[in-house]
Amino acid sequence: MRSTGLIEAPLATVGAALRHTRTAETGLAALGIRGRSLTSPDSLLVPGDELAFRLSAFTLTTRIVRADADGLSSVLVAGPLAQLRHETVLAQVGPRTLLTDSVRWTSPFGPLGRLGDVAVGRRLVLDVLAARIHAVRELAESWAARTIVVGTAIVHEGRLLAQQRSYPASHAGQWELPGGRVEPGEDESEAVVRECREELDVEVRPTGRLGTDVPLDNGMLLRIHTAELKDPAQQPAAVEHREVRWVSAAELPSLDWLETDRVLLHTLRELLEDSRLQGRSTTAE
Ligand SMILES: Nc1nc2c([nH]c(=O)n2[C@H]2C[C@H](O)[C@@H](COP(=O)(O)OP(=O)(O)OP(=O)(O)O)O2)c(=O)[nH]1
Repeated sequence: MRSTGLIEAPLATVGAALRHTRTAETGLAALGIRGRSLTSPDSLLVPGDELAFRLSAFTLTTRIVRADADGLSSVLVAGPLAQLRHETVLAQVGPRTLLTDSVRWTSPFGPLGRLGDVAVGRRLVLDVLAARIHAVRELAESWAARTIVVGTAIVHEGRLLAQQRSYPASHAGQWELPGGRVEPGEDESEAVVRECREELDVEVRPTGRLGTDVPLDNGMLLRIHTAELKDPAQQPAAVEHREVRWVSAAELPSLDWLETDRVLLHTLRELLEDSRLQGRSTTAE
């Protein structure tokens, strides 16, 4: 079963709204369905996170299997169905984002269950998808005008450049990506280049976008770009930070990342794995 909706926000922002636990927890309340994230509340879902949905006596538990820039997928873990797979795919259409939901499920009751699917299940699924798109739209459109903080993923020889904050005291010692606020009159790529020059004393070439946005507590939106060193032999320096380090995929989870960046780790790991598979880095040859 399919359902679509057009949202007035960039793809990365819609991706963040789709991943936000608030969408699952409150989005279906009008239908009498109580959603609950079984992992950290009020944050972005990552693969492996589980959600429980209660409707009268039934509880259905699903697990996120994919949460990246162009969509979210989940599968059934437990509940009154034999199988369930829900896939949401996002596509940028000019300044808007097209969201396409597809849900496939198998009833455990054979032909009788299939009759029930037609009579009750399909109507309910359509209502659920409409309510969810409404919740995603509200959240994404409310974030769309936020100030953007760019984070930069620079990969060289299968390692990602991370930097360790030296201030404020509450975040000193924690790791983040190079970057910062986009200044008035600047576009995001220009901010990437300027921030890398200021923070690392290197020249970079922006190469694209990565993952979903991450809403920050300070009212801004973190958006990740990829970039390559113009001169791969040039060593980035810790100009304002305590330390900069090239980190492998295996080392990623062991660093004490800012809480906001933790929800990006699976995306950063994939970026590193892809760069290794392709046998090349995102640095210039
Ligand atoms: N650069 C960067 N900032 C991040 C990341 N994750 C994250 O939550 N942030 C937050 C920290 C800051 O509140 C904000 C960055 O904005 P900023 O660069 O203007 O602020 P700042 O506190 O680092 O520096 P400043 O204003 O003193 O120059 O985004 C990240 O990976 N990279």
